[in-house]
Order: sequence, then structure tokens, then C-alpha cells
Amino acid sequence: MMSVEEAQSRILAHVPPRKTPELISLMDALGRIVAAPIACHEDIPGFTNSSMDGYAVHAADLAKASRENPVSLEVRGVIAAGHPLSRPLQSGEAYKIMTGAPLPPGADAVIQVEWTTTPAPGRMSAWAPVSPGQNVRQAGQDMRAGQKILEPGTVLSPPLIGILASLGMDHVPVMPKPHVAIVSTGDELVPPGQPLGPGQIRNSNSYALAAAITAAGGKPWLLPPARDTKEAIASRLAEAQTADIILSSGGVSVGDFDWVKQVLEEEGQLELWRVNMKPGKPLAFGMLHGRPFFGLPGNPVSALVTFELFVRPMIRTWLADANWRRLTLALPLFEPFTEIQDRWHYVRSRLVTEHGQLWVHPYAQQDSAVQSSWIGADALMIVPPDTGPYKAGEIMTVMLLRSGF
Ligand SMILES: Nc1nc2c(c(=O)[nH]1)N[C@H]1C(S)=C(S)[C@@H](COP(=O)(O)OP(=O)(O)OC[C@H]3O[C@@H](n4cnc5c(N)ncnc54)[C@H](O)[C@@H]3O)O[C@H]1N2
Ligand code: MOO
Repeated sequence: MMSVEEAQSRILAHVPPRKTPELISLMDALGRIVAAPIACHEDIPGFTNSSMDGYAVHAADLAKASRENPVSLEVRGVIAAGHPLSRPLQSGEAYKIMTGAPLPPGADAVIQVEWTTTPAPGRMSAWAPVSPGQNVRQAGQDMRAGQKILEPGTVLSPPLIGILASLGMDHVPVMPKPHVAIVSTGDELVPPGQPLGPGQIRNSNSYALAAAITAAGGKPWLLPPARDTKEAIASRLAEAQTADIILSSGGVSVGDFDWVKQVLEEEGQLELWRVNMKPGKPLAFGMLHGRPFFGLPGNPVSALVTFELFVRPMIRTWLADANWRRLTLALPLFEPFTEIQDRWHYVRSRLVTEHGQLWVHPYAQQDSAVQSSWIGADALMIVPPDTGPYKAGEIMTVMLLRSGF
């Protein structure tokens, strides 16, 4: 059976060609991926300003100030943020100044208001010295005109969106979202919100996969489920051909009504079937109607784990995210873990902090149809075949499932 790594690299050889970047509002940019280099066209900050509420001064005037011998200066006025002053500061003078307000010409330091008193109207008295540059933010100290700021492939997080706004950009070029079609298969499927008949189950995969597509940066397109006939599946998958990537769930194993692989072989090209992993063994992948096609297994956990290991990497690679790989940690086992046979196991697990240490806590129930052990799961613990039993404290490989911005 093919290894996960080989399947991943074969699949990633079929990433569709990139689309033309789209320009979107900053308000819609969270989590999107920058599609062109972003440079700074002006100094940030654009002018030298105060980092404290206090008095703009010549540092030299206060060189000898102390508690015993405070230095008194004439206060020429007040400078608020947004109100630059053109009159230069003379020796012996101070301007009261607010945080973020432009320094008056000639001033080279700000003494914070707590280190001063007001002995008389129009005067201030400083009881401590300041050094040149103290409490002053220099023009361009954060970003300089002409400097490259963001590379293509950067994921836009709240701080980076703040940077774009500071650069004056209200729109940003990003990679368009791939459209990912979902076709669940199965006579037994009923949509949520409707009563179940005998032998029926709710179609949960379509919804879980739609959410997984959104989380991965794609745009989900939910088609109605296909009945378990070859014709129904072929025709529903043909409807999906305007998508960039096509997913199906179910019907990909060796049952009498598992038609997906056959449809792929007849209407497209099967690239691989069956991967050495649990859950998710019967994954099928190939090209259908000129699109990458994933036949995901029907068991709900198998569908999501194969999405995580194969579909998400394709979406992220397509989006040019250079850091698409999940963070993988080496963590000690919180409690003993069972022996593993045959395939590589991807074990739903929780991370716990105890005694100042992070531990991996695999859930006991790992059946591919048990959805409840996703609740609270942060990670998949990756366990090689024919190993174990494992003792508490043994170091395991753990793939984090969280993707923060
Ligand atoms: N003889 C063998 N039987 C099975 C094998 C095998 O190697 N030999 N593999 C097992 C493995 S592993 C998996 S995984 C499943 C995958 O089978 P299919 O992809 O063909 O999926 P179905 O049989 O259609 O469904 C499996 C299971 O999942 C439920 N299901 C299907 N679609 C949905 C949906 N949209 N939402 C919620 N649940 C869904 C379905 O009712 C079944 O219970 O095959 C094993 N069998
Ligand atoms: O691989 Mo299946 O996905 O074990 O249930």
C-alpha cells in the first residue's frame, strides 16, 4: 500500500495552475494570502513624534535637573496629536506635548509629565534629566520608504492587516479562493433538519467538509448527495466540473455499491487508491473532467483525516502558502497507549499541560465512525505500524490541528 508521504507528493504534483490575483478590501482580508510583494512607499511613522505625554525639550536644557535642583522652562504652548507646529523650539523653552503628537522643530527629547511640576502658569519644572532621543519615535523607525514589507505567500493576520492599513492600503492583492465541490454519496443520507427514516443517517460529511474547505482557505460548493448508482454518481460529478477541485465522500471502498473509483477510472484517470493509514485507507485520487478529484472515504473521521492530509495541502499549495505544513511536535504520552498493528495511525488527541509540561493525551475511542472523539481534539498523534504498546512518558509525534492567524 502507498505511504502517506508518497500519496501526498503524487497529489501535490496535480495542483492546478494559479489564478490571477484579486484585489479585496482589508475588511475581508483576514486569513487570505498575499499575492504580490508589498512595499512601503513612505516612512512609518511619517514624522518624528512623542511616545509619552509630557514636554518636548532640548535635552541639553535639562542635563543638570535633579530633585534637589529642578530646572524650570517656559511653556510656549500645547501640541496635540494631529497638530504639527512649525515654530522651532528655542533653548529655555518647552512645549507640552501629547503621545503621538509631532515634535516641534529643534526639540530632541520629551520628558514625561510625571517627572515635572507646574510651579506657575506658563512654566514647568523638571526634576530629572532626559537624554537626546528619549521618549521620541523617529520618523521611519518602524518601516522605511522603499522597504519590502510582505512577500507573496504571507497569510494575513490581524497585525499584518494593521500594517497594510498603516501603509495606506485599503485593498490588498490576494490569491483567489479555489472553488471546491463536495458530492456526498449514499442512499442512506438525509440532510440535517429532516427526520430520519429506517436505516437512514444524517449527511454530516458534506457539512464538515464544507467547513474544512473554508478553514483551509477555499470556497465550498455543496452539491446534493448522489444515490449509490454508478450513473447517479457520474452525473453528479459531471455537474461539479466547473469547480477547481472536486471531492466526493463515500463509495470508495470494496462494497457492492462503491462506484466512485470505477467512475474515476472510466471518466478520468485514477492516480492512486488506498493509502497506508488509519483512518482513511480507501482514499482515491485522480483527475476528473480536468480537475483534481479526491474520492474521500465515507466514514466521517476518515473523510476529515484524509481531507487534512491530502486536500488541505493541495488547497494551501494552490494558494502559495509556503508554510502549509502543520506544526509537528515531539510530546510525551500522558498515559499508556495501546499496541498498533498494520497501517500508520492518526490518533485524535488532546494536548494537556501538567507539571509545567505539554503532554499528548490520545482519546480511547478511535473508530473511524466515532465523531465524538473530535470534541476537544487539538491534534493527531502519528503512530507507526506494528509498534507499541507504549508507556506513559514515551515521546510521540504529534501534528497540531490548530491554525491560528
Ligand atoms: N471489506 C472491506 N470493507 C471495508 C474496507 C475494506 O478495506 N474492506 N475499508 C473500510 C474502511 S477503512 C473505510 S474508511 C470504509 C470506507 O468506505 P466507503 O468510502 O466506501 O464509504 P461508505 O461505505 O459509503 O460509507 C462508510 C460509512 O460512512 C457513512 N457515511 C457515508 N457518507 C456519509 C456522509 N456523507 N455523512 C455521514 N456518514 C456517511 C456510511 O453510512 C457508512 O457507515 O469502508 C470500510 N469497509
Ligand atoms: O481507514 Mo478506514 O478510514 O479505517 O475506517
